[in-house]
Amino acid sequence: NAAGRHPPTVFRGTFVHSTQEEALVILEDALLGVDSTGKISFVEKGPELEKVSAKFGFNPSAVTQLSPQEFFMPGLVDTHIHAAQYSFAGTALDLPLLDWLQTYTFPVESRYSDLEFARQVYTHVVKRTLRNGTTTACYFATIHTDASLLLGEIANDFGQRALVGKVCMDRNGLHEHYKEETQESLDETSRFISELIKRKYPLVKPVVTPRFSVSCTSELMLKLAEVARNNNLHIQSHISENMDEVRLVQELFPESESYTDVYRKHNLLTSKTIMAHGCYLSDEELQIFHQTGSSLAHCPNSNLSLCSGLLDVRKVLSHKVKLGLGTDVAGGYSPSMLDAVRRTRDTSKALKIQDPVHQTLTWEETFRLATLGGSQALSMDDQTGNFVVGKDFDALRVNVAAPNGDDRNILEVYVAGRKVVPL
Ligand SMILES: Nc1nc2[nH]cnc2c(=O)[nH]1
Ligand SMILES: [Zn+2]
Repeated sequence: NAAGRHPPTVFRGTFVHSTQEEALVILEDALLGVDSTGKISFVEKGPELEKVSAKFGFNPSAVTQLSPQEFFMPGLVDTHIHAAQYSFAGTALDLPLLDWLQTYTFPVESRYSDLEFARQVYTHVVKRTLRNGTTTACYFATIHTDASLLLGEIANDFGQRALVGKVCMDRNGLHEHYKEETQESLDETSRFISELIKRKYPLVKPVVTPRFSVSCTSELMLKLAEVARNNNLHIQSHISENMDEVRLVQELFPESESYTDVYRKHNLLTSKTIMAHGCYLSDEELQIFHQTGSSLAHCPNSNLSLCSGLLDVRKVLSHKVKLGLGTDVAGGYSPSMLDAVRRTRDTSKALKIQDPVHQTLTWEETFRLATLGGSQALSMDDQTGNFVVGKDFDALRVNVAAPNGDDRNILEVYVAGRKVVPL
């Protein structure tokens, strides 16, 4: 009995997911078992129920049968979201990136020294994204260590898989009061990492988070890369989102050949690095992403809302660079990954309007980017992303008969086998 002492939880019905070979695989009348640790213990054929139940030691009458209008799909992976900016999501989208940061974002983020405010917003963003089907989220918090730890605690309490980053910035010409001293940023990052690891949350891990080259000195970036390497941690930041930002980085780092070269010279491009946006990366820069195994978070709502640019996902994929989708709340106004899926296709179609030979992304490919692609971009595809035996059961139970065509079609959400929606 491969499942151990406890019988597995078993679902029967339609399962839809992606593999490396096929963007969309539909398994009709399948049996999927989840063991007591939340891992998928088998994926078998429905008509073989008798044989499968004997092999895995469960009662055939205990199987949960989906209705014909229902299916399971893998949980959605939001590879880039600013939890702290949820408080103003849907507002303040009338300025380009650098002005937007200065006018709206930095003043709001400054408020997260207030743990009560942090608790309120972070509770709301975790509940909302789970409700919308985000089973894995890669979060930016703020520069405040204790509030960032609180975000980790809340994600753990509600059962979301998460990477949580305490933001690092030791220069800020746009808002003098919202920044740290270099040593302080390093010390607080170490405190954040050791404290979060000490809490042993099974699904919540720290990610080293230099905000972007504009707000970090060379010394800080070099030392954060060392911290990430010494602790084998993920790294996240922003790159090449907006043309003014690209020009500013070129001015700040005149010795570097490109924005990508800045991060490479500071050892921040690793196989566990995820960079948001990348709208203006050259072929040479994408080649560096491929060589280093670093990935991109495509945030189409944000790119459109802040008039930043249109990322050519087809070009990124042709360079064999890992890519996932992100909401980038609150540069993106929607916390829902279903919106990120739609904006990804809209952007691809806008590129086709500009250039009729452009090959638009199919909806099957976009579905894969939102699930398996995201898990690969976060180097978590050994744990999540599709329905493969041995991975955690991160899944959405969808009902197509619900009269909405949006998040309200999601009946249930599971993370590592635990039902987290409805609570
Ligand atoms: N969209 C976006 N881009 C950034 N670049 C640096 N910080 C940010 C941020 O908070 N949002
Ligand atoms: Zn961002």
